[in-house]
Amino acid sequence: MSLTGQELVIVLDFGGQYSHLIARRIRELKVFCEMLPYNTPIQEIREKNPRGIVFSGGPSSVCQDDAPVCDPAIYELGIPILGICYGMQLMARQLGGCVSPANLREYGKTELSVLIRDGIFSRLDPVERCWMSHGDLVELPPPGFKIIASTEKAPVAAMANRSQNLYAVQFHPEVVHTPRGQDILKNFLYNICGCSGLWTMGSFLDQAIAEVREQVGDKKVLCALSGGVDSSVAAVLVQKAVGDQLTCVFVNHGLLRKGEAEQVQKTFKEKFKINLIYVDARDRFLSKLSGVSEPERKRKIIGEEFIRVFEDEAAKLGQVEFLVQGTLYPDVVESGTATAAVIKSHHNVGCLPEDMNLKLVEPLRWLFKDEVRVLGEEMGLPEEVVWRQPFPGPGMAVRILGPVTEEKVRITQEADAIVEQEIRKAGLYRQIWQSFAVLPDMRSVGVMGDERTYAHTVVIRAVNSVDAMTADWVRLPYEVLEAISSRIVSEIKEINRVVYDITSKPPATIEWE
Ligand SMILES: Nc1ncnc2c1ncn2[C@@H]1O[C@H](COP(=O)(O)OP(=O)(O)OP(=O)(O)O)[C@@H](O)[C@H]1O
Ligand SMILES: O=c1[nH]c(=O)c2[nH+]cn([C@@H]3O[C@H](COP(=O)(O)O)[C@@H](O)[C@H]3O)c2[nH]1
Ligand SMILES: NC(=O)CC[C@H](N)C(=O)O
Ligand SMILES: [Mg+2]
Repeated sequence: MSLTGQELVIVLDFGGQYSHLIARRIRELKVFCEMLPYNTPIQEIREKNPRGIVFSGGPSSVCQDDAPVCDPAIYELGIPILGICYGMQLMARQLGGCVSPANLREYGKTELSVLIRDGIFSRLDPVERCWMSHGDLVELPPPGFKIIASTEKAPVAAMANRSQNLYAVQFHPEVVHTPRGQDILKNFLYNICGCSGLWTMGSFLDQAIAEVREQVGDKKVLCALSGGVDSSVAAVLVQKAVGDQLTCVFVNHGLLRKGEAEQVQKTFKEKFKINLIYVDARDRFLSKLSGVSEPERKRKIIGEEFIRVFEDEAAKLGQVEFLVQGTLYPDVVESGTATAAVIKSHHNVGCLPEDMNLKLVEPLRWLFKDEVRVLGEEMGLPEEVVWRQPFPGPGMAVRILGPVTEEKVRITQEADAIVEQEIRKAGLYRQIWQSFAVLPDMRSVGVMGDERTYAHTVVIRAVNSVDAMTADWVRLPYEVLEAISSRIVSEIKEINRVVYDITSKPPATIEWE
């Protein structure tokens, strides 16, 4: 069973950059949406009984032999379909139209002439702006289709077969650069698919609670609780579902932030009265990580060790079958899916040992962080939890380049604490997505008290993001940077240089490993 609610729309993912955006835009329109790989069997799609299907864009060309294709039986289901970019080209090709590589690639903002202003283009102006990113073109729509919009370089910029409810657009309605994009998606959902837009975080919550109850039955459940936003929201949700069948486990792997071990216990044990087990596993993790530099190796070691710790705790409690994790959609997609490349294996998804014997309960798996925050607020979690900056499960291990040592952890924790204090002091903590210190594996020469130093460099990173999939570096005020820099070099003797990371994601990622 999945978190479908009554009205579900499915995005079939052909590996596009913006596939995830389509899903969130649909949820913003209050229709629940799930993303599935393009090769999902038709039977599985039918069983989910979706109101509509959207084909995403994708990097491939339908003109290649090995291009990803879905089962053409999908057009026979009688379910409305909207194809976007690659999705349009595929629909054209599978239904007998003609697609070929364009002479001129079209990239960026383009003027769109809307030829038929109803259906998905209902209430649009005759000329709109849209955002294009393609090399192939539909030259001839399939039989039964009409051209409903064109641009200078793409005469078939949108097409429709109204009697079969098949629609397709060459441009990307899901990106903000297509100003009326959301209206187009809304027309598709409400007018063509007949959705009523009743889905809210409240209905998600009811549904999620019911599904956790069904999955777990009367068995005992452990929750991997880090004190972060996602696992806190997951823990409270599961507690609502199965009450005291739930025990939370907070692991100190020696890679937490300064003072975090004490603070999380205080908040959750004393304030929220959560049934929490604290596991001091510092030696266990640090000895396994000893001498390891390769980022993916570090992640795999940490991911496996987390599970071993949870299994040990489960064995002590007896009869525990399930493990709750605060896994979100970006963790899933970055760890690699049938269509998306592995960017980095998140410890909670791509680093799980094959022989683990706990079954996963992940009620937030389809959501993005901002949606989880809304859910947290809906359940009445306090601001200090809901608006906490994210902190990666592998902790300082992915912010210390090269082998992790106790000394390097301490230096990073000290520097990180100064960053956090100064950001808070400047009143910037809540508006920044993440701000922290990184310890690259390098030293440089300095002069302090008339003496030569040869010491560590610390990197400051501060980024803004909506959903962790893309991010921009924060233009921190110089005074804040100055305060951070001078405090770090004067308070931490092992550091003599501070630099600021001014790279967005992409091309970088938020964390350094
Ligand atoms: N120290 C820890 N102890 C127990 N579980 C952990 C710990 N760190 C991470 N986890 C588990 O791994 C999951 C993924 O970590 P992640 O950092 O993405 O989420 P989070 O810590 O809950 O929230 P946030 O993204 O705000 O930090 C968590 O939801 C939690 O289930
Ligand atoms: O729980 C986690 N386990 C992980 O293995 C992991 N790796 C990255 N992150 C966090 O995810 C977001 C995106 O990170 P990147 O831009 O570095 O890929 C950022 O918010 C990162 O802090 C992780 N969280
Ligand atoms: N953004 C896309 O979906 C691109 C589709 C296809 N790869 C093209 O270049 O035309
Ligand atoms: Mg975390």
